[in-house]
Amino acid sequence: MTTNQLISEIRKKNSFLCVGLDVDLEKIPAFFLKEEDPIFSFNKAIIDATHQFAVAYKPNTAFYEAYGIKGWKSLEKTINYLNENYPEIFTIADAKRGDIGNTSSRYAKAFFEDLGFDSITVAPYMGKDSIEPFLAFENKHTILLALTSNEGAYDFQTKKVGEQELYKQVLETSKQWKNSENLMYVVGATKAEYFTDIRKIIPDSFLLVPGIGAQGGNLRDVCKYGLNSNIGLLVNSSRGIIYASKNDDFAEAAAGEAKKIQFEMKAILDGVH
Ligand SMILES: O=c1ccn([C@@H]2O[C@H](COP(=O)(O)O)[C@@H](O)[C@H]2O)c(=O)[nH]1
Repeated sequence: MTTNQLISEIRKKNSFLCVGLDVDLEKIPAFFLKEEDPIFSFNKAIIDATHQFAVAYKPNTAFYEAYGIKGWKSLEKTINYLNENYPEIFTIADAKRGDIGNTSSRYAKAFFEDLGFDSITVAPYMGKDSIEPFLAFENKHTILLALTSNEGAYDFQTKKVGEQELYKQVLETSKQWKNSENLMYVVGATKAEYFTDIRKIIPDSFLLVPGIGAQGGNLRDVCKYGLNSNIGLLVNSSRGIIYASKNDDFAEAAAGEAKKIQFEMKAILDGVH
């Protein structure tokens, strides 16, 4: 998917919501456990119930890898279901990969070609040659961890290396890489006070923003400092949506939660445009 297609979908739906598909068999309604592929069946129900309020879905691969080959199959079925039934949806493999170039090229092939995701999250620590194999894919997007939502972000990312904080160096340096128009960045919703500085360095880039809902980040604060003229944000909620109810009404509850966030997004967009 191109960035322009993503922007036009956001405008059409008045939504920049990303639903996180972080499926834990201990948290889904018990009746799914009798199904052949409980994870996929749960995802299918969540996607069907929420797709009109969302523009992106983000399975975090840890939740699939935890179940071995079966989990990987569930991931494959989920991405195929999205691509076949909702091709307008932007898909994110939250896999946080990155290795020497030769190995990164295999990760890129696995997620972009074999599984057919539109994007993947990647750690910047190993530098340019670890990221370029992802950037080489046309109309695919590499989402670099810049300033993460967790407490540990303060251990390294906000520390100064020389004159400048490490996360700022990640932004400044990576935006000069070849095909950097295919780069997006992860910035946590719990770090809203940093968005102004981030936008000074990368005014036009899309930001994937996890951390509203279960982690307590605030959508309005993120939008106040993070929105740009192309909206430029994908705001993720995982547990807050998919586990809105553990009962038979789980899909309606997830839809209700997604709708609530989309409604707030629309109000924010109406206010700024
Ligand atoms: O900085 C980061 C990077 C990634 N994540 C991931 O996003 C979701 C958030 O889930 P919630 O249930 O909405 O808290 C999850 O997959 C994280 O691994 C993040 O939270 N922060």
